[in-house]
Amino acid sequence: MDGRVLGLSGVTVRRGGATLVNGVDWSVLEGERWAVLGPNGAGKTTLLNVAFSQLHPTAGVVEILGERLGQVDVFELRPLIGYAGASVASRIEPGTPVLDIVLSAAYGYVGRFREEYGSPDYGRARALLGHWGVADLADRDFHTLSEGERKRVLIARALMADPELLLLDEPAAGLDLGGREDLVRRMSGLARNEAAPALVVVSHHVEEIPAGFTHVLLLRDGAVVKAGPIDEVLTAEHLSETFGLSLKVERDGDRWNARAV
Ligand SMILES: Nc1ncnc2c1ncn2[C@@H]1O[C@H](COP(=O)(O)OP(=O)(O)OP(=O)(O)O)[C@@H](O)[C@H]1O
Repeated sequence: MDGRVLGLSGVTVRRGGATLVNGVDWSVLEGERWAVLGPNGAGKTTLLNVAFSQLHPTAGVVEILGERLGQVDVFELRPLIGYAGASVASRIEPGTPVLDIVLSAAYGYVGRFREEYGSPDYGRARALLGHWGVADLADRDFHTLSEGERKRVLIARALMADPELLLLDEPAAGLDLGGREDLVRRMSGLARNEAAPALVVVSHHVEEIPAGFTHVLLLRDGAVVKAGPIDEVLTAEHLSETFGLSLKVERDGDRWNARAV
């Protein structure tokens, strides 16, 4: 695998006459922590769905954990990839307890399951819920949780199978300021943990990039504006081009902020 967990080469996704992702080249190596930023409709979720082997590109080559998409059984590949996003939440049946959602992750189901889980599985699921600050919600119906609580449960679920690649789609969207800062701090802990998988986090805001993140990919109209080490990529020039307005970008310690000028 050469230390490369994700490799995209000339990846294009077309649907219904529209080009959602356009000629993307991108590599993610073990230990890297990537933020993918871009405006609404830039193609971020589409790109993440390709990385999760959920979506096959119209053109180009995708390698995930050393396996080439199109030549691998995606049902064997997916449990090695942790994914948290709105598409997971929307597949959860009403009445499903939080603990079941986390437990079932290793088997590619969402919630209801046929497997008999062992006590190590229960221990790990509860420990992960605790780590993300939602241990007391284990028996609650997922659909009764607040947005912030749901996000944490889905991240715990994504980590359950001890993945080699973790993909989080807008984990801080819809959270209040306290919730966002708490989540960003926990993600920072993950970013700085050498044993943690390679991370890719999709966001609209540079303020949501956790400390410890190493790389940024900027996307606009399905194409990469710039991708690489965070200090080289997160400049006013590149961010202004990405969002189509004149922006000032500041670094404050390990965090970033941007505003229009
Ligand atoms: N099946 C489809 N057919 C046609 N267009 C689609 C389809 N799916 C998505 N799109 C369009 O592709 C573009 C990219 O969508 P995508 O969800 O990947 O963007 P995004 O960067 O994640 O956006 P957001 O930040 O708003 O979540 C959007 O304009 C969307 O309307």
